[in-house]
Amino acid sequence: MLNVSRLHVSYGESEVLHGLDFKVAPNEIIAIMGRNGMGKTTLMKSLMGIVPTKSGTVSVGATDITRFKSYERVKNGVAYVPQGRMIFSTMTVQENIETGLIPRGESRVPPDIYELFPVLLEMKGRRGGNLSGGQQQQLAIARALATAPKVLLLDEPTEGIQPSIIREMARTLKRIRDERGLSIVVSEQVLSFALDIADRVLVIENGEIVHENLRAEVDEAKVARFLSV
Ligand SMILES: Nc1ncnc2c1ncn2[C@@H]1O[C@H](COP(=O)(O)OP(=O)(O)OP(=O)(O)O)[C@@H](O)[C@H]1O
Repeated sequence: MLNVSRLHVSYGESEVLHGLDFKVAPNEIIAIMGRNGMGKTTLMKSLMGIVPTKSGTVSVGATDITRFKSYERVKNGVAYVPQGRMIFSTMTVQENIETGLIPRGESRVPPDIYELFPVLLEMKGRRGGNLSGGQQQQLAIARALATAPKVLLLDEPTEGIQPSIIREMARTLKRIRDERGLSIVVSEQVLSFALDIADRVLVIENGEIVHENLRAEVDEAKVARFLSV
């Protein structure tokens, strides 16, 4: 579904991603792991068209989206849950989700979104800024799902979230994969969460993929070494 080939990304003269290659199948979750500053957020932003691609290609299904602007990527099935969630704090929960419906020309929040996140239905009239961190994370995922994506990108979704909510998020993401057949890319530093949800684990270091394994074959100690400072 998502196909990234020889992706190079730079900020001005300084190249940060040095030719990444990976594919994500429908119904697959991959975790991109790496320490701070290794390029995870840059990868997410470049897949979303927020940071320009220097060279290489990104495609979704048969469509090459490398030169697409962010809104065109959304229309072609890419959705993004940014680091820090970035929900609209003065808008209500429902209004936040509705922003995800705009690209499709829809106005009604599909009931299956509230079914995935019942707490958001209870709180649909509350301002986003008044939600807890875990609820805001659910809202950011709901808003992304409202665009009816084929590919869902999540940048460090566990950051600032308490352990019990992290386990619930893992269950929900696996349910989303299974029920909707999505390709999900999660950037992460928390190994236990990545091992819980991922079908495949990739490690990024200094803008290159230095390690890759199927979940069943992951050498936990080896991946942990990549993550330790
Ligand atoms: N706007 C920018 N301009 C210049 N350099 C940047 C910019 N944003 C990030 N970088 C650099 O790119 C490299 C990768 O940063 P990036 O934020 O992608 O890493 P990360 O793995 O997501 O880290 P974190 O976990 O802290 O978000 C770092 O060296 C960083 O300093």
